[in-house]
Amino acid sequence: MSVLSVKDLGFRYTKDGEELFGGLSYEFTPGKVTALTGPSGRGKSTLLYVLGLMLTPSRGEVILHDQPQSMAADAIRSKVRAHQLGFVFQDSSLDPSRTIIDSVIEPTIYAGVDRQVALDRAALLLEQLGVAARSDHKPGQISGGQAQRVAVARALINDPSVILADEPTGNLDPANAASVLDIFCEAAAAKQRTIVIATHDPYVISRADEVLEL
Ligand SMILES: Nc1ncnc2c1ncn2[C@@H]1O[C@H](COP(=O)(O)OP(=O)(O)OP(=O)(O)O)[C@@H](O)[C@H]1O
Repeated sequence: MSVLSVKDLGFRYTKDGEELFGGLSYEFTPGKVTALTGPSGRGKSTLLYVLGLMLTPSRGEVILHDQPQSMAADAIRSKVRAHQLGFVFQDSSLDPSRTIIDSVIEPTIYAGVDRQVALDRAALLLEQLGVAARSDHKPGQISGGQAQRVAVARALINDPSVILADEPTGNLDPANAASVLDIFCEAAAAKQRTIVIATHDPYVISRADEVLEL
């Protein structure tokens, strides 16, 4: 069964603006990490937003678990986002006022998960990602590499079938970039998740199972 695919996809920011993706059709492979590459401005970040149902395509469809989603009502898209999609962005952009553990469990609120269940899940994930000791710290008190691992925990907390990541290694040194890639590869293989990483980083491209060039 297909987890994530796009059909005849195009997107314009404005009515008369340039069309991005030019009618892209592609099926992402479950259990694999796909690197989304291409020159700056080609629409890598925009495609992640369209795949993440945050932007509506001007033509074509995003299909998740065999269901066309792009034209679905806002409430349905929000529900699908909360339950099936996880996001990791460059700089991890964690809320500076929340503790690490509170940042990790925040997406569970939208998915209606019991707080104690969420806390237990978050503790396990932070343990697996090697940042459990930082649970009660604020983002300003941890390193960039640790923050990125926390962002990955946040993306995994609702056990999504798809993870969308935008330049997740952009600010990381080689050792931290390698550890984030290890986590993504394991997350893909362990549960047949579909992982899409928009990147310019040759290291990420070398670790990806598949490459989609825009
Ligand atoms: N909010 C917006 N409104 C209008 N145009 C936008 C907006 N965001 C991006 N664009 C334009 O859409 C195009 C694609 O941008 P996008 O950021 O998706 O490209 P990218 O491939 O991710 O680039 P980069 O590798 O530099 O991050 C660019 O021409 C950009 O200027």
